[in-house]
Amino acid sequence: MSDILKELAAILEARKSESPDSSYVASLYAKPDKMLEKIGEEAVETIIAAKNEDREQIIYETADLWFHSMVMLAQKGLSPDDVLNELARRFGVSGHDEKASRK
Ligand SMILES: N=c1c2ncn([C@@H]3O[C@H](COP(=O)(O)OP(=O)(O)OP(=O)(O)O)[C@@H](O)[C@H]3O)c2ncn1[C@@H]1O[C@H](COP(=O)(O)O)[C@@H](O)[C@H]1O
Repeated sequence: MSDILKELAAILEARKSESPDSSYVASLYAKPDKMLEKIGEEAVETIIAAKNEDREQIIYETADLWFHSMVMLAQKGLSPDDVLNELARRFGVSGHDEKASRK
C-alpha cells in the first residue's frame, strides 16, 4: 500500500476512539448516513469535473471521493489493502504484498 494510504488509514482508525465533535472524520463515524451520502456527493462532483474536462478539479474531487470511501472502509473494518488485493486479483496476480485486514 502506498505510504499515503497507509498513513491516512492509520489516522482514520485512530479517529474511531475520538469524540464526534473532535474532528471531521470522527463526526462522520457518528453519522453513517451522512458518511455514505458524502460518497455519492463526491462521486457526482467527480463526474461533473470529468464532463467539464477540468483536470485539476478531477484530481481534487477524486481525492475527496477516495477519502470518503476510505472512511467508509474503515468504518466497516476494511482497509485500502482489501481493495488493492481485489484489484490485484483481477489482474491475475496472487495478491497484494501486504496482509489485508479481511481474509
Ligand atoms: N483527506 C482528508 C479530506 N479530504 C476531504 N476532507 C473533508 O471532506 C469535506 C468535503 O466536503 P465538501 O467538498 O462537500 O466540502 P464542504 O462543503 O466543506 O463539506 P460539507 O459542509 O458539505 O460537509 C471537507 O470538509 C473536507 O475538509 C478531508 N478531511 C480530512 N482528510 C484527512 O483526514 C485526516 C483526519 O481528518 P480530521 O478527522 O478532520 O482531523 C486529516 O489529517 C486529513 O489527512
